This record gives sequence, structure tokens and C-alpha cells, in this order.
Amino acid sequence: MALATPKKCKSQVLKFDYEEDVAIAVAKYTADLSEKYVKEKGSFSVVLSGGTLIETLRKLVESPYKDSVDWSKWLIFWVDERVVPLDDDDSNYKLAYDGFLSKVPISPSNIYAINDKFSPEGAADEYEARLKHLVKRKIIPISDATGFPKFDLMLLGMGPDGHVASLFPTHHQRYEKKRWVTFITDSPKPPPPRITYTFPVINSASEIAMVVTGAELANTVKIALGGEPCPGPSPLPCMEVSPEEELTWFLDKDAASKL
Ligand SMILES: O=C1O[C@H](COP(=O)(O)O)[C@@H](O)[C@H](O)[C@H]1O
Repeated sequence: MALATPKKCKSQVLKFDYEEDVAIAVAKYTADLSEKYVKEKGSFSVVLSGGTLIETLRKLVESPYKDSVDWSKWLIFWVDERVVPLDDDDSNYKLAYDGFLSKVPISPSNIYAINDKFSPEGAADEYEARLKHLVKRKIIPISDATGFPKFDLMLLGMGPDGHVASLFPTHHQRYEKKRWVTFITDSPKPPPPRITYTFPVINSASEIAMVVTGAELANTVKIALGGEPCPGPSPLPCMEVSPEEELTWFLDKDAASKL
């Protein structure tokens, strides 16, 4: 299926020697954006992914940020979630809770985990309905440009196949144009049942950080950023990420080794 050419956003690629340096830089970047958005609009909406991202966020829950960030203004969402109980080891909520959320004073009422009692389809519908309610209450704004909800920051990882969120290269969810949240029951990466934000919502975010570390992602980074031809007929999902303000890639030297 042909894809519309994604709009070109402002973007930068930041390369660091070690994963530790990426963790330090991501913490400062996130804390700086928190200060900016809290000053401008009184809150800071952050959309998390699962995977290695949460470990890379570890410096944000240390000094100086642990005490200087205004956590009371944070709203937390998930760009994708595995449809498993929230206390299951496969849950992105559990991963984020154990590694990040349990260490900072974000109000539980500002943490928007999925409802784990539903089927994948039901969980996607329920999460989308909850987002629509937040938009109605003006807690999350709508993008003037797209008509989709506009989150302040999305922190994304990617897989070696180029997937972001739970939008996989050969699965139709990546082409969804109307839904805010959709579901997948046959994710090629386990566990199979998941829900995920769609590209219209991802690309309506103000800022997106692609946080990518490790040599196993070097080929994919080269395809996404280095002009290497794509292996298939369509761009990889990671190449479709294009937020409204700025896209920032954070790479360690292993991930950047083929650029
Ligand atoms: O399954 C998932 O994979 C991606 C990438 O994870 P990583 O471990 O390669 O960083 C992640 O961004 C997504 O949230 C997660 O559900």
C-alpha cells in the first residue's frame, strides 16, 4: 500500500559515546521540556513506550531532576501497551512503574494506564474514549493542524524491524488514518495482543525523542537515517515518525556505527 509522503519536521540526530551518555542527555532533554511546557501551558503530557526506553530514563529519577522537575504537572500515557494484566512482567505499565513512576511523585490520577480487563479491541476503544474525554475537558489539546490530540512529548524506542509503538512494518495498523488508538492480536514480537496509538496521533505530538541504543539496531538506524534503501516496498514505521515541532534522535555509538 502506498503511503502519503510524511510531512518534513525539524529534526536533529544526537550521537553519544555510551548508553550512559544517552541516559544523561535524555534526562536533561526531558527535564528542560517539562520546564518549558509547564511554564507555557501549566502541564506536561508525556507518552511513554516500553522496551529499553524505561531503563534509559533512569537518570531522570536521580538528582538533580528528581527534586527539580515539577512532577505534579505531569500526565503519563502509553504509546502502546501489551494487553496483559498490569502486574504481568510483559506489561509496559509495570515496566514503567517499577523503573520510573514508583520513584517520582506523579499523582496516580495523572497516570493513564490501559484497562487490563478488556479484550485488545475493547482496551483500544476504552483508551481512545478516555483520551476523547480528556480532550473534551481540555486537559489534552487538539492539534489545529491535524484534528488529533496533541501530546507534548513522546519518548519512543524502535525494534530491529523498524517498528515503533506497536506499529509493525507488515501489519495494517501502521496505515490507520482515523482511529486514535487501535489494536493488534498477532504482534510479531511477543506478547501478541496489544493496543497502540496510530500514526496520526503520534505525528500530532509536539516533540518526539527516538531513543535508540545498541549495535543490533545499527542497520535499522542506517536505513532510517543513512539513506540505505529500505528492504521492503514501504518505508519502515520508524521512518514515518514526524511530530509537529521537533524530532530528536538519541543514539549511542553502537547504534550510530553504520551511519
Ligand atoms: O514491544 C515493544 O517494542 C518497542 C521497542 O522496544 P526495545 O526493547 O527494542 O526498545 C517499544 O518501543 C514498545 O513500546 C514495546 O511495546
